[in-house]
Amino acid sequence: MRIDVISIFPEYFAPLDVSLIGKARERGILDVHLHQLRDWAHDVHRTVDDTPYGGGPGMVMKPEPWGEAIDTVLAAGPGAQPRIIVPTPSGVPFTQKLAMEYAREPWLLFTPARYEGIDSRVMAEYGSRMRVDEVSIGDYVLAGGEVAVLVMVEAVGRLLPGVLGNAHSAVDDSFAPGAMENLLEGPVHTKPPEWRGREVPEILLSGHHGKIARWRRDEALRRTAKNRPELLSTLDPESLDKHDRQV
Ligand SMILES: Nc1ncccc1[N+](=O)[O-]
Repeated sequence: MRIDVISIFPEYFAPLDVSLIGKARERGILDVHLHQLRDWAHDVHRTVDDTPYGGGPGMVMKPEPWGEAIDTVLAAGPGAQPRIIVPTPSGVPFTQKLAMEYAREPWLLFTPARYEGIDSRVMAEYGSRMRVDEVSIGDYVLAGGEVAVLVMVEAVGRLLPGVLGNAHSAVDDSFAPGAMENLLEGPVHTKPPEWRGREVPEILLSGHHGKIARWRRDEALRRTAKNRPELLSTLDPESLDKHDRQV
């Protein structure tokens, strides 16, 4: 997968050199290209923003630098069209389902904005010839979209084949489709079996996989009921056996 990011703070993406994503890049699973938007702002101050038409607070990012930057990336890209992803609090919610959809794409172009956002004509222009998604990582306001890009690249990158050491850990994720869909993961334990007087639940040491799976699902249901009760209502009643209903 190729990922391009255009930003006035490309240094924000240093974390993409480390850990899981860094290794995926070294192994050629992920090909990340960073671009400094100001390289396409030709005035002496390399201006990328201006006051909003119609008045109002803050500044809006100018269309010209974005248009030239995106055109350059499109021309240098692997051909075909990228999926453009615009991080914004006004976007659709970023979910595990959307991460999985993006993980199947050959090329993603992220356009994180600062200030009040990008002149809306830019995405209207590209939206007429390729997929442009406005996506939000949460109902709060960040100073810019760069952090949201880091979140999305990590959520998508870890799903790419070969990135996660143990392929199963993505399948068992909270929100992963299947048995865990819309359920939060329950508690986890490792050695030692007793720590400060607290013992690991006996069932986990029993080696009885059926009972362990049952216990884990019960704990997932309990945690979901406690932290995200609204998700329980999304569970398909058919998927809840009579034991579940007692939890
Ligand atoms: N929440 C956000 N705030 C600012 C920019 C982008 C954002 N987001 O969720 O993608």
